[in-house]
Amino acid sequence: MAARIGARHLSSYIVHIPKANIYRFGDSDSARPVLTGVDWTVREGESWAVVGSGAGEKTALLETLLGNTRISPPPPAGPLPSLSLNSRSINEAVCLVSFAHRPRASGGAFYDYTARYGAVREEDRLTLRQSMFLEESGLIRDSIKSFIVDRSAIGHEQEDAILRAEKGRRFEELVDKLGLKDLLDLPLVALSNGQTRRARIVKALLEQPDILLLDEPLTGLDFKTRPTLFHLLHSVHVSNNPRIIMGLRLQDPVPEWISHIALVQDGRVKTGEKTTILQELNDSRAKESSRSTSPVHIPGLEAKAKVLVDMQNVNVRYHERHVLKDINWTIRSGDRWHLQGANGSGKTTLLSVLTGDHPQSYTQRGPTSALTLFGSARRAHATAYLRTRIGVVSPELYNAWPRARDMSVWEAVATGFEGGFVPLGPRGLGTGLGASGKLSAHERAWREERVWEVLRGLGPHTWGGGGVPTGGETMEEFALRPFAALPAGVQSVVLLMRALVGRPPLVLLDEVWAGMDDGMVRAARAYLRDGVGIGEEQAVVVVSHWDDEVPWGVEDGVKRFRLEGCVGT
Ligand SMILES: Nc1ncnc2c1ncn2[C@@H]1O[C@H](COP(=O)(O)OP(=O)(O)OP(=O)(O)O)[C@@H](O)[C@H]1O
Repeated sequence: MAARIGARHLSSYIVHIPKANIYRFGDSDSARPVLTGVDWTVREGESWAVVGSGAGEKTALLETLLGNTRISPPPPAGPLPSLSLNSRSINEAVCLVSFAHRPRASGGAFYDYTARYGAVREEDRLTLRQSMFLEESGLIRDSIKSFIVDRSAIGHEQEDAILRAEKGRRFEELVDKLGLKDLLDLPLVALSNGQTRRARIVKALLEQPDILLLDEPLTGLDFKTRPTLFHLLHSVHVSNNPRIIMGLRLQDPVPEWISHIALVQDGRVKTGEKTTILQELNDSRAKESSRSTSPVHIPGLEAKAKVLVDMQNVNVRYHERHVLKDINWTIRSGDRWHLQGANGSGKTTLLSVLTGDHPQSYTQRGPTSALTLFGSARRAHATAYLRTRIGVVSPELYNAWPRARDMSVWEAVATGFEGGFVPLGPRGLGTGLGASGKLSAHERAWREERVWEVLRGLGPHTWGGGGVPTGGETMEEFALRPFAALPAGVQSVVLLMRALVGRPPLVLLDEVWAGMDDGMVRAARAYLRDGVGIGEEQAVVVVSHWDDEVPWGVEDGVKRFRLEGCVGT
């Protein structure tokens, strides 16, 4: 009798992991668990967010619900007792969509992410509608079938008509709510980061899992879209269509409708009602802020500063889509800029114009328009030269990075001197792009020392342990680690080192913190602010939808450049 009551009780739990440790598969109970002493129960009617400081730890808890980790001791009815799979696999019933970085299926080889700026190639012609919401998609049809309770009562034709209508209705509703309607017939490659992320959310909802795990859904979303997204997620959650469990970073706003939080910090999970957990979090933040950094002085070089970039009436158009209209912007050495604008307003496009990756960077000339880079018209520079003058971190670069090759951390960092994507020359320090095509001994020695400098400034010993298994390795050992095998956050730090290593006059930091855990973010912010990572003569442009992600605040003298977006005019 007691066992029957126990079983009935369990089946009303959505998640049930009573007092267990969570390990990576293959690790024994004597190994260090990823998460210790997890005691987490989600009951019917509750709305949960998993909030975490370390991207790896938070994601590990979400991955546990997918069966991708080992729980010890295993929960009697699995971590999701009420889940009835019927003929579905766990991956159909539970779907995890992660937004820390936008994945691309490139098989690990480098792909040319600048392709979206030019004429769209035949293989990239697939539109958003075709690629994600294909009319004939069996996946969608099957998932909608699961809605209809008594299918035997209606004939097949009638059933198909109802399914089509229902599918169409839901599709229309979702694309409309998330502002994708006007983009459906654009080639997929043309979509901005935020647009692509919204499309991934719609696709996941259309697949009708029982539980949808959304990890960091706010990453890359502009602030206007956040309430719309939260509202949409709430409405699908309360109708169990599907249930949502959200992964959030510590700094993300927690939606009002969330009732409970699982706080993942330093290998432990604290669960409870939202108000209690947030109160504890605020108390610990208050302690932290008393130790917060004091304002830094951004060099007031205005008068004597060199003009690095000068844009006069810059325009970018794709047929009738007018993405950048009459942009005027001057970037001087010593400047710290925060580039702002809604999803699709043209931030990435603007940066691609000033890196010279955009073909329309050549066409900015005429009676009133001009693009001057480092003192000369854009067309006077080879793009390869511009890569040595501009250090870049961006989601596009992160995703396109060649991971199939056996490239070490050292080699990945050193590619930054010449802005390439494969190691060249002895020790990967480059070949020199001068007429001789050779590096002088002096230059080689400087480059070698610079790689060590950025490793010293931003290496694992600076992250405060932050959940990354570095095993106390030396800097030399870290430098030899294969880049592709590093956790996502560590790869982000290494690509930041790459952008800084050559001390380029201009540094572009687009979504620079994506995937990094708290310790890494703190270390990188300090390094950028303290005058070591970025020199007085260097200019920096930071792209972010969050003011507090910019290492420099208004009190430091950061300037803002806001794009309003003018597509379709
Ligand atoms: N090849 C193309 N054809 C048509 N439109 C395009 C093309 N490439 C980009 N666009 C459009 O240009 C606009 C600007 O895109 P961009 O990636 O610069 O935006 P963004 O401000 O960086 O957005 P996000 O904040 O989402 O990253 C978008 O609306 C996008 O759909």
